[in-house]
Amino acid sequence: MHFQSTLFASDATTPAPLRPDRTWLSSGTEHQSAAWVDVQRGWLGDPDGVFATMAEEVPWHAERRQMYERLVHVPRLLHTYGIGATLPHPALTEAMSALNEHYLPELGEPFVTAGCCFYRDGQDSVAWHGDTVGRGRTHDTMIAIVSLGDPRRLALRPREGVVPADGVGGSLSLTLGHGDLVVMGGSCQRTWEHAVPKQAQAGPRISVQFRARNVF
Ligand SMILES: O=C(O)CCC(=O)C(=O)O
Ligand SMILES: [Fe+2]
Repeated sequence: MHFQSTLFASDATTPAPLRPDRTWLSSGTEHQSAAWVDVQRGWLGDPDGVFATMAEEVPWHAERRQMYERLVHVPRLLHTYGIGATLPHPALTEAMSALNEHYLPELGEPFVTAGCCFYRDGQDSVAWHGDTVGRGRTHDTMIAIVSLGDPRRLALRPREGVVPADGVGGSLSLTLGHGDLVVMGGSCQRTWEHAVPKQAQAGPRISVQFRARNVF
């Protein structure tokens, strides 16, 4: 018994075998490829260790963005690990390799960057958007997100004129918990939008988004 609990200790940095469940958001048409999300709950290895290390060691910074005449605070802290950068915890390095092994045949290229967001409380959020800077604006891609800390809602809705798949009632809401994986794929960034809405009560959450080259 003892050796088993050591073997499967929760601080093991290896993620669970990747067997995500796919939900089709919209089916492909002649003019537009399909969009989907893959979800696997409790996937990341050592989520407690990753959260603690990232909260302490990532060089988080606040950003301000020009919105018309005003400079507004981006309501979350950010840091991006670019191509070739060492990730702050071995469980993230293992996660990226596992994602690459699993998705490479479908994506056709590896995930190479890790964008990180720190939502300090329920007031931190991200507004409706698609990750459409770079190639995501014109090409199918995938964005793999690992969530840590307090659960938050990832909301998804089709852009105007996009018909959702049967059974997807116009929009979708996924509550992302500690160690959960979600992958947005196909035309999702161009044909759907996503958001992490503000909520009355929430503790800290960190999200790590793995992206391919020239996708932001
Ligand atoms: O926090 C998340 O899970 C999503 C973040 C996001 O959509 C982005 O940074 O582009
Ligand atoms: Fe995004």
